[in-house]
Amino acid sequence: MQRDARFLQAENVRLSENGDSVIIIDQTQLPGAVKYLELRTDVDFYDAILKLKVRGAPAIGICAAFGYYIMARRIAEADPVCGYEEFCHRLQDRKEYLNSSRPTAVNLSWALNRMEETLRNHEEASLQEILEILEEEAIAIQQEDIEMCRKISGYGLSLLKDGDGILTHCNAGPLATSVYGTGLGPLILGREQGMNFHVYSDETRPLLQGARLTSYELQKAGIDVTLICDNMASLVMKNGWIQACLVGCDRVAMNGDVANKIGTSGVAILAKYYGIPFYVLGPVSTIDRTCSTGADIPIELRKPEEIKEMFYEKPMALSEVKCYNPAFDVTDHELITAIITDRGICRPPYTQSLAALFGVETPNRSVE
Ligand SMILES: CSC[C@@H](O)[C@@H](O)C(=O)COP(=O)(O)O
Repeated sequence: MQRDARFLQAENVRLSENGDSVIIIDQTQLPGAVKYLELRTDVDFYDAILKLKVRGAPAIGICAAFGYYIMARRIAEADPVCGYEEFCHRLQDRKEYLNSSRPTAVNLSWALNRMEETLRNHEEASLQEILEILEEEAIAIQQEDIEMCRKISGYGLSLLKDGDGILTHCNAGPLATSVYGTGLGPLILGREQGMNFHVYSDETRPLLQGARLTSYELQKAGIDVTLICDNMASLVMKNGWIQACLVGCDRVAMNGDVANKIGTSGVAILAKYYGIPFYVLGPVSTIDRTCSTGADIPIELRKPEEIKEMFYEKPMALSEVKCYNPAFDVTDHELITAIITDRGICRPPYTQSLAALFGVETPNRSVE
C-alpha cells in the first residue's frame, strides 16, 4: 500500500503508525476532554461502537472496516499458516460479532460486507498479501467518505442562503464521519467560503449528541450556534428563526423513509407545520436497497439508565420507574423536502429518485 495514504486519514478514526491498532477520539468524553482510545481486539471494537465511543453512521462504518482488518491481523498472528477457507471462516465469525454491536446504522454491515467481499475476491493471495489488501480497502472506505462528505456539503450548500437560520438534531458533523460531516457539512463548507449561518442545535436527549458534539464542532468551526432543548424546536420555528432543517441519517428505505436519531421525526412534523424545508443528508451507502419502507428498518432499543442516569450527577427518576428508550425513529418520506446524497439531490417521489442513484433513469434527481 502507499504509506502516504495514512496521513490523509481523518482524526476521529485512524490507523496507528505501525498499522497494528486503531486510534479513535472517545466521543463520550467530549466536550470536556479530547481523549484518544486505542482499539486492538474484537472486544475493543465492539465495545467502542456499542458504547458510542465512536458513533455516527459513516464513522461507525469506517471504524468497523478498520476493525475487520485488525481482526484479520489478530487471526493471522495467532495462526500464521492458517488456510484460506479456515481464515475466511474465522473472520466471518468475528464479522458477525462486530455487526451485532448496533442494529440501525446500515453503514456498519455495509462496510463489513465490503471488506468480506474483498477477502473473497482474493482466494489465491497469501495471508500477508490478504492483510495488505484489507488494509488498503479500509483506507479506501475512509478516503471515499472524505470525498463523499465534500460532495454532500456542496450539494447541501446550494440549497441555503447566506444568513439562514438552521435547525439540526443529533450530530452529523466531522466526528460522525471523516471531514465536514453530512448534516453539518454545508454549514462548515459555507463558513469556509465566508457565509454566516445561525444554527440552533437540539441538545438531543438522552445522550446529548447535539449538546456535547454538534455545538462543540460548530463553535470550534466559528459558526454562530445556539444550543436549545429538544422541546424548544417548535418555538424557534414559530419565531421565524429557522429557514431550513438539516439532519443526517442512519438508514434510508427505498421509498424515502429515513431512520435517524430519536426525535428527528418530531422535528420533521414541526417543520411541515411551519412550512420549513426539511433536508436529510447522507451517503449512498446509507441507503438500504433491502428496505422497501421504514417499517423494514430495525430500531435499536437501549438501556433505561441512559434516560435516568447518564451525564447527570443525580438520578433523574426513581430507579424502579420503567423507561422506553428507542435510539432512533423513522421520519415519513412525505415530510422530507429532499434527500441530499453524494450522487446528487433526490426529490419526491423517492421511489424513483432513489432508484435512479443505482442506475435506473428518472427525471427528478438534480445533479450539478
Ligand atoms: C452523519 S451521522 C447521521 C446519524 O448517524 C446521526 O444523526 C445519528 O443519528 C447518530 O446516532 P448515534 O446514536 O449517536 O450513533
